[in-house]
Amino acid sequence: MLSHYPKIPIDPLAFSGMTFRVRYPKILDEVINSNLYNQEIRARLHNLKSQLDTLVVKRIHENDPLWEVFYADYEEKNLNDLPFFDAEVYLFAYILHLTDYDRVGTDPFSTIKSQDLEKNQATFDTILLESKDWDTPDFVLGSLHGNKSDLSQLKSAEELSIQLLLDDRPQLLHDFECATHVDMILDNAGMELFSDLMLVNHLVDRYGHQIKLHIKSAPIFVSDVIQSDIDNLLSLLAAHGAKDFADAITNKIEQEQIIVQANPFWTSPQHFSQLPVDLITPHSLLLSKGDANYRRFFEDRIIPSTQPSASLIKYLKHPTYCIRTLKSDIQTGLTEVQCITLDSQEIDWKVNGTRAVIQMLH
Ligand SMILES: O=P(O)(O)OC[C@@]1(O)O[C@H](CO)[C@@H](O)[C@@H]1O
Repeated sequence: MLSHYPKIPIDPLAFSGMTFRVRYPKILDEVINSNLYNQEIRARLHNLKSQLDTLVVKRIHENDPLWEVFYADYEEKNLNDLPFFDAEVYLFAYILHLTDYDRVGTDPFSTIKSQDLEKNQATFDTILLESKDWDTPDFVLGSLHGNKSDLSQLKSAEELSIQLLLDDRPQLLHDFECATHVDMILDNAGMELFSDLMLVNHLVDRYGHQIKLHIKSAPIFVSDVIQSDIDNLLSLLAAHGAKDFADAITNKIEQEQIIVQANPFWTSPQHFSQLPVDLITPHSLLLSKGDANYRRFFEDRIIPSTQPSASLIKYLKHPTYCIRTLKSDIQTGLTEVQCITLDSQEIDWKVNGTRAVIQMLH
């Protein structure tokens, strides 16, 4: 039972504490310096940055069922005293509130995202060329590698090499053969979105799958995909030597072989155990990208890495695979020997982005 495990807190000595002490002030600086906002909004963001460790939760969502339990539990509490995941989701919602996102519609992270797109332009072409010889396992691996590029992390993705701790691709390939529908919970824009679109383009061509891509309805975790990220990527690809690929995706979207769906669930503090019944296509194979989605399967709780996932995700209705680089303090399904070895190799193996899994949860 998931509820037997406590939720990961913001611990000053752990990754969570470092995130609020180091990563979020840096991210706020980037937003402030991105010239998107007038002086008044920049001053609000400065204020937020200087008060991150004393911020008190105020109600910024009215009559929103996705947030009711959150406010019932945490209204008027210090953000630092919330579980890590809840605090992060609120912080991003609060940034949107301060920048008046609902009225103005400016993505606070759009400058960071567009700089990243430009930087990757040449790499997109190279990967498309290389992928001419790829088969399904390569596209899955490509999608995993895309998750290394996370604009909210401090390290440069190119420097990282990756060690696969769990590789359930044989079962995944079997499930691809049987599936008619695939739902993919997307994670980051830029390189990761590109690699995910390559995968789903292949799935439609090779298996005739109908794909549903789940995106965020508003910006969160800096680089998570919103609709404009898909539009911007496809425009860039079409304008710079990858028109065929961009057209292939656009055609599949027009013919509803690929459906893009945004839902506010994904920017709420809710977890997969609270997934609305009609959100995922019935009988679909579920692919989940990235770290934050992985945390959501396990309600971001403190779980031993040797704990098998099966007993914890009994609520899942779909065969589910996580394609994920480890970037936070949670991993399930490893052997004891693996954990001992990893602990002896690097103290921060769970968060330093150098390990990954392609893990079947169901
Ligand atoms: O989901 P992603 O993009 O792979 O990673 C999101 C992330 O960068 O943000 C969270 C911590 O702030 C962690 O879940 C993870 O480190």
